[in-house]
Amino acid sequence: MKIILSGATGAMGRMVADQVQAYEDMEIVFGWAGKPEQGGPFPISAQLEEAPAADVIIDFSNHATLTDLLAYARPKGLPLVIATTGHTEAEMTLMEEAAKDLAIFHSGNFSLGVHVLKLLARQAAKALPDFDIEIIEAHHHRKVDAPSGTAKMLVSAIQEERPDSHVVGGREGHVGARPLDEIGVHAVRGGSIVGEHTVLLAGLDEMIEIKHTALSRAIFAKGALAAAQFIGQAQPGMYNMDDMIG
Ligand SMILES: NC(=O)C1=CN([C@@H]2O[C@H](COP(=O)(O)OP(=O)(O)OC[C@H]3O[C@@H](n4cnc5c(N)ncnc54)[C@H](OP(=O)(O)O)[C@@H]3O)[C@@H](O)[C@H]2O)C=CC1
Ligand SMILES: O=C(O)C1=N[C@H](C(=O)O)C[C@H](O)C1
Repeated sequence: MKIILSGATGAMGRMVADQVQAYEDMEIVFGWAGKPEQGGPFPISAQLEEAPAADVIIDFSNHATLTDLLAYARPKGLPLVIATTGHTEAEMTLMEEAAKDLAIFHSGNFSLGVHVLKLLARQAAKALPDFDIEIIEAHHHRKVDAPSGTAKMLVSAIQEERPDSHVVGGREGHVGARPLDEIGVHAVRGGSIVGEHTVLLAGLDEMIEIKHTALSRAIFAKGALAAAQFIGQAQPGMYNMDDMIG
């Protein structure tokens, strides 16, 4: 499987390039980045059109690359694994539109542990309908989007059980008593934190915290490579971790 790696010079791009070496049947044939670097095991360019024929694109870059990625992949029917977070609503609509004739695997988090955190959060929201729910995410100081893609995924899972709830972030001043239909979402940024997500359920006289801590970016890279194998032969459509793991 030949891979085009979008975001090749970033923290995640480097980790994917490292992890792919463990797979005999996968190789990166081209890297795309705004400011390319020379001397690595595959060519990196700022011109996506220079990429050779490939089987899949893996994207860990910036939401602003989406239009170019779709313009390149769609005419070729080239499956896309989109791990980048922070897409606008308009970009999400573009992605869903492109998925009518392109296989797109999109997830805000490619780790197995976060997938289970999501299932647990939904189950807890159902089992504890009177508990207030808050999500706290923490990431490194380079992260440019907030809240994290994972936090948004957790909100969506909880809203499956609480369809009338809405997100509240950054409380300040006289905000009044907290209604049950809020989901508080809080973004912490600092140092080299790889990624932490806590779902806090607070009831009267008791609370539960369900927490996932990423100890290495390798978990995201391995998950994205597994997703690339999963959608390599898939029919057009939008796929996520539920489709791959169940
Ligand atoms: N779904 C998941 O499991 C995970 C998702 N992520 C997401 O992946 C993304 C990347 O994270 P990370 O590697 O830490 O970020 P970095 O800032 O370290 O790297 C970003 C990469 O994207 C490239 N890039 C940015 N803008 C453009 C552009 N306009 N055109 C071409 N290339 C561009 C950068 O190259 P240059 O600077 O030269 O332009 C760089 O190679 C983020 O959205 C993050 O949230 C991260 C971890 C896990
Ligand atoms: O930017 C990151 O680093 C991460 N981004 C993803 C997100 O926004 O949820 C996943 C992971 O937490 C690391």
